[in-house]
Amino acid sequence: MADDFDLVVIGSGPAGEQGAVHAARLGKRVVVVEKEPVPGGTAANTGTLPSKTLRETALYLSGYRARGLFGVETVLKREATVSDLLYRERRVKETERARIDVNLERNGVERVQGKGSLVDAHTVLVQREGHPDRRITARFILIATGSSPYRPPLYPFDDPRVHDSDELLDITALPSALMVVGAGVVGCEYACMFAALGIPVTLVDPKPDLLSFLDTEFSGLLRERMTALGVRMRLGHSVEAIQVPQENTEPIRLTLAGGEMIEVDQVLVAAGRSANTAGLGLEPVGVKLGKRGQVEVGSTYQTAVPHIYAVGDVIGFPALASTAMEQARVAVLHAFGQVQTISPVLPYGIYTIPEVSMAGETEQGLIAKGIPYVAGRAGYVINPRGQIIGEGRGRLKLLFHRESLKLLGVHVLGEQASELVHIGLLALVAGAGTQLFVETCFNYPTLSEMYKTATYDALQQLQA
Ligand SMILES: Cc1cc2nc3c(=O)[nH]c(=O)nc-3n(C[C@H](O)[C@H](O)[C@H](O)COP(=O)(O)OP(=O)(O)OC[C@H]3O[C@@H](n4cnc5c(N)ncnc54)[C@H](O)[C@@H]3O)c2cc1C
Ligand SMILES: NC(=O)c1ccc[n+]([C@@H]2O[C@H](COP(=O)([O-])OP(=O)(O)OC[C@H]3O[C@@H](n4cnc5c(N)ncnc54)[C@H](O)[C@@H]3O)[C@@H](O)[C@H]2O)c1
Repeated sequence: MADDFDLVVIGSGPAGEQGAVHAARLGKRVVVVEKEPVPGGTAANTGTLPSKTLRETALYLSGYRARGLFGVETVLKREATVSDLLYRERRVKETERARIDVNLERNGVERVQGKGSLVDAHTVLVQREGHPDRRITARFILIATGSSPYRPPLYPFDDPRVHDSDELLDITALPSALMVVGAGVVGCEYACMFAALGIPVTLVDPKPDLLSFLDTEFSGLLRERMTALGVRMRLGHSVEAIQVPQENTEPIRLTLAGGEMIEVDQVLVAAGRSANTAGLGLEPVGVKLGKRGQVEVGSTYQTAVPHIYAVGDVIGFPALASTAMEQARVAVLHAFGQVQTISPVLPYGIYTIPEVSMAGETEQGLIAKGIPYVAGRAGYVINPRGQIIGEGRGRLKLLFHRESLKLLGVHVLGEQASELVHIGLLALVAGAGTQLFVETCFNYPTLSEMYKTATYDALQQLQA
């Protein structure tokens, strides 16, 4: 005998939670199947929130924000320990799990613990050790099973000193020297955190450019700032060999192509992620999978089987918690008859030290498309709030269409970049331009005022 629902959601990360709650708010009968005993997925438990909390802890323990500000030198308050580093991470994680529990319960979403898989196009089998199997049927199925760290075969992950980004949260001692393999977003964020704590960090990636999706000017600025923080960049280099001695007092030796040998005592491998689709039974029911097991979907997140939707990391790019939640909203509303599309402009917030954030076009993108533009810049150094907080090297850049003066792109590097970008994001979504920034009265002194400064800079260049 099977239970019958309007929607069964597999996975309780940001995509699953939002999908379930949006359907429940439409009065639908919804169940979430989650294999772990706690909800929240990568965002709450191993990725987004833990890493952002560790960043905040690293900034606090290292006195980073106060360095040089008050005429006294603030360095690491004391030798930071792993428990110092992880204390708040644990608190934030617990609070977030409790918030998700309440959200699902308040909206009447049923929850079942166990590993879900499809036995036919309308039936999910839930299996949990020591419990009888359960079959759940539903009109619609939402696949929100997320992703897991990709583990390149070169690295011996069974050694306790070689970590992926999940295992990093269980370290028992801080590294005295760390090698970060992979200079994607995860690698860059963790490299900055450990460097801020005064730990020597080497960052290696076969790609020569740092975060090449960023505006080239901002990618360059970030590279400079990370280098100044103490991250040794080995971009355009691959690791050819790794030697991990049995005795953990002996250093781990990594040999780069070209012969350079680097000794460290811990290694973090952040080489991308693979979709969690193995064993889900998707292909037998007609759902199509692409590279690294990602589910193929259309613009409304329907798979090749129209009543089965997939959202979040399981469908691949851009693989962010922010976009996962939006995709889930669009998919569920579409399933229950409401036409919705995802915003055409999606922001990026990268929590390196300093933060970098962007929305819309990059300069190199506009040049490639042949779109005429003018760039306006504002430095934190000439902004009163920037001076007060001591962020001397941050920058905001606005890209406007040269004729219509509409905003085309916004780029920020510095304190609060991932918050500041939203002013530009809203302007982009609204189709606004220079006039909006000129005619808006901003609080004073604020970093947001840089929008006015950058706009005047762009207008002055046009006059010139
Ligand atoms: C270190 C790190 C930092 C990050 N920082 C950011 C950031 O700052 N901002 C941002 O927007 N994004 C960030 N991300 C990305 C973000 O965490 C993911 O994009 C987001 O968690 C994806 O949500 P999801 O719901 O698709 O998947 P997940 O959060 O991975 O959740 C999937 C859930 O499905 C469950 N599941 C899997 N298979 C089954 C099954 N067969 N049956 C039942 N349950 C199953 C899993 O247990 C899990 O709970 C970060 C990621 C990492 C790794
Ligand atoms: N602030 C944020 O929005 C945020 C933060 C962290 C993670 N995330 C998301 O999490 C996902 C995973 O991040 P990620 O950084 O692991 O993946 P990624 O795909 O962004 O970067 C992986 C990097 O590893 C390199 N690489 C691959 N194989 C390698 C190897 N064998 N040796 C050395 N380098 C290798 C690649 O060249 C690439 O630069 C991304 O989709 C990202 O968007 C987002």
